Amino acid sequence: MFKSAARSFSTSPAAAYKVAVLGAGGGIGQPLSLLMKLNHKVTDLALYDLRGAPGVAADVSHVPTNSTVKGYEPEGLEEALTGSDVIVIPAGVPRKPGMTRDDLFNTNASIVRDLAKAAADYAPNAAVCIISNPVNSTVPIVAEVFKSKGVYNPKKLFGVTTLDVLRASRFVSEVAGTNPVDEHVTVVGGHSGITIVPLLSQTKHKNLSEETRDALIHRIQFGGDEVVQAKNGAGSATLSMAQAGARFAGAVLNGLAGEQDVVEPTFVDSPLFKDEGVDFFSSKVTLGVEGVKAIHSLGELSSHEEELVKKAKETLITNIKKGVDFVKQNP
Ligand SMILES: NC(=O)C1=CN([C@@H]2O[C@H](COP(=O)(O)OP(=O)(O)OC[C@H]3O[C@@H](n4cnc5c(N)ncnc54)[C@H](O)[C@@H]3O)[C@@H](O)[C@H]2O)C=CC1
Ligand SMILES: O=C([O-])CC(=O)C(=O)O
Repeated sequence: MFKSAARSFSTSPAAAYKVAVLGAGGGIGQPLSLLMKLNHKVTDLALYDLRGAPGVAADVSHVPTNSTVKGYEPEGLEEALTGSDVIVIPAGVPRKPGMTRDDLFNTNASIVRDLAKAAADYAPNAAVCIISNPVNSTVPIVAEVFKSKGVYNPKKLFGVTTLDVLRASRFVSEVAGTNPVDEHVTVVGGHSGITIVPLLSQTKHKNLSEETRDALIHRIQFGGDEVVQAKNGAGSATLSMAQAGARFAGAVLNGLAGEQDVVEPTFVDSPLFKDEGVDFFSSKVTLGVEGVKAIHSLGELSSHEEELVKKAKETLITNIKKGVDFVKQNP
């Protein structure tokens, strides 16, 4: 009620937002739902999962911020999505030790495809933030589904790569003995292994020894494996990912609300390397009232980073094609 009233009297961006979390009962979904409850821009929080979301919603709803919270099981997906401004999707299986993110494709591709179909039907204008792995392939899956339903808006589809950005500031600070809060590292490419390219030459740490630099880049690229190994079969990063997801969804909301200079790296339908066959790429993006407002170029790279980006592009082409082909073959 409040939301529609607020919108009908104003042409400026809405002050009230509905956010839906799909996969809200999971390891990421639960803390992410809590963090979205703490975001004051969110007035309506819809928590959906195959199981468990009503319990999470009841729990989170006691946090005293000014939003309604409702949990939904499968029969409630339409209601959960309808009217959503932002949809965050952490639904799907996580890795176990010895697996790559690509090993999750067979299970997660159909989960993401089906949720994308529902989003295209019930909330075609929402900004969709994909956490489910492999992000390099699941984002193209969502794009293909939206295209097939005639509602694709490349400005409103995002692969969440923010955890790589969080890790980069943390790991750099550990090497440099600085406060991670002061470390801002742009991470470009994609979200798996060598497709993750931190641009250390654009930080104040451009003079690291080659050995230190390479070890740091490797740790940022394979930081997810550290957590998978430590959890020893019980999943992958959930708490740091929830923080990353909440930061990214919060940035999308800030953009929708018309705030200026909201910039986050994210994996989007990007013009940067389309002429080389790379249709999606992560780089800094300015977020605005329409979603993507501007996609930044990579800026000046060291010759080593040029090489890393070249390798990332080769893998990305394969990962993206896999997602596109999946939807074509399994519509
Ligand atoms: N983008 C990134 O940086 C990161 C991505 N991830 C990915 O996020 C995904 C989720 O990870 P976790 O939360 O740890 O897994 P989890 O297994 O703890 O939770 C996943 C949840 O998704 C739900 N789910 C499965 N199919 C569903 C469907 N069709 N509709 C709605 N809900 C559904 C499950 O019931 C479960 O509650 C994994 O694919 C993981 O690889 C994890 C960490 C970082
Ligand atoms: O490593 C994984 O499988 C989960 C993930 O994407 C990450 O932690 O970056």
